[in-house]
Amino acid sequence: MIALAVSWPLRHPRTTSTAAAGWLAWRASARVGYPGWWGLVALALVPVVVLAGWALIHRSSFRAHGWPRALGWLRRWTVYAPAWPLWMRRCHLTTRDENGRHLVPKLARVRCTPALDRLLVEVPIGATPETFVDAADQIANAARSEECRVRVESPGRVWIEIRRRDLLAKVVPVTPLPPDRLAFVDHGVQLGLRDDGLPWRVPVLDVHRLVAGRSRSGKGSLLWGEIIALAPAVAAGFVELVGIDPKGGMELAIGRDLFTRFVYSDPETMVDAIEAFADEMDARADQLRGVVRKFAVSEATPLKLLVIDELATLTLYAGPMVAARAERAIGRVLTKGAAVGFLVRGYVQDPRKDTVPMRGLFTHRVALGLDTPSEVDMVLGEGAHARGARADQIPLHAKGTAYELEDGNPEPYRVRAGFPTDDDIRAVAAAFPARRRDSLSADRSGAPADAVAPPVRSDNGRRGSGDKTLIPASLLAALADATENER
Ligand SMILES: Nc1ncnc2c1ncn2[C@@H]1O[C@H](COP(=O)(O)OP(=O)(O)OP(=O)(O)O)[C@@H](O)[C@H]1O
Repeated sequence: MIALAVSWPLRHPRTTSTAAAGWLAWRASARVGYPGWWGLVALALVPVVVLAGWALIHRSSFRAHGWPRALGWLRRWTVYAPAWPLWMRRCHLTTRDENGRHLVPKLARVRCTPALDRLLVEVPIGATPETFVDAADQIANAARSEECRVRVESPGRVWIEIRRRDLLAKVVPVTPLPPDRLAFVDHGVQLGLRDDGLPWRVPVLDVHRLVAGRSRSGKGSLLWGEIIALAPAVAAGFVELVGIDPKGGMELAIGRDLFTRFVYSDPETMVDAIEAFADEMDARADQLRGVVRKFAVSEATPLKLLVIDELATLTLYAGPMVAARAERAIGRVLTKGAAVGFLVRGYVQDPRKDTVPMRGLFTHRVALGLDTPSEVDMVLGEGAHARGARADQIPLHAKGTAYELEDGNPEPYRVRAGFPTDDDIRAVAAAFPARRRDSLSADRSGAPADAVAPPVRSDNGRRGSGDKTLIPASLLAALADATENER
């Protein structure tokens, strides 16, 4: 008992000091003649005044740090603390000590983002983080929330994320063009929004990306989101795009000027282009071997992206000969390409093994709306659905909504891609055409791409410099900021 009386205040310094300050305020105000509770009211107003002052003086830091903590504190004591023991018992998350008493996991911290309540919980001895992962749906139900996910923070501690508001319910606007055309090298590109309100960024270098989603799930917004973000680098010759569009050019033709090579005719020609891409990769490997240890993007050695819309058309439906050649050539790039700057972006409706035999070689995978939990696991890896990637539950109308796994983080994020309109794509393609256009890139009539490319207006006469007058204002925000800074 004595040990508990000594150790409890030490283990709960904030509660102890708040109680001590309250007692002192009550005593002090009683001594000067006021009823004691005036002191308590004054004490309670201190944090309110401090927070209001902070919000007035520095709004951005208050929103980033003050508000999440203040709201977290309030919700902790009004919502979570009173219900916590009951929730833990009903969700079978308590353990028992040697005397058979229930040990309730400790709720260590509550933080609120605009959309989520994040609860840091200490996993009691005898339980495992997986017990909490498995109970995510039960916790969501207890909190009357649509979704709950559990992330392991460190051994013995988990974050329980309970969705309070769905920030992805509305269409997310397309991300403006990056102010620095080489920003993708270090920071990847922003494709949209994560459900915790943070920007959704994906890596560009070093990853081969597979995006799977049922028909009309919004694969196009992921495809174009990355290409639009890379467009200034494409025009400057730092990135080259090879587009393969087995759907007769329906998806990619609208931005064909951005592609160094664009093929959409028969399957053999498309596989020829993929094999040529793999051969070029081998040539670059020969060129760089012994010269550099790590590939760096430059005009002499641009990053090359092979963008294949509807991969299954080549690997499944084009006949065994074409499928075998496509599989071999794509497999070559997937195994060797990242080291020399040759990367693949594959888009599929059906993620089964016979559709995408080389699925496991893609290093970054995104699951848009899919039909079954097993399809989610096929895309994101075994157990992803159980850990919260409920891509099979994405409603048909929530186009562009997806789950992705970050590198090194086994828990998925729900994200929504920004939505570029056809006009956005046309404008970016006209303003940032590829610096190098392959004369082999032919349309159905056999005319070289250069012959059919529309004339490009340019602000300083140089092709590919980026004519801002052609680009919608929504896409220009970041560029305008950068220009201001440069002045
Ligand atoms: N991020 C988004 N936000 C809102 N609406 C979107 C988004 N992406 C696409 N859409 C809408 O969803 C529809 C289908 O999009 P899209 O063509 O990209 O799907 P898809 O998965 O490529 O389909 P398919 O496999 O049939 O080609 C489009 O009409 C578009 O207007």
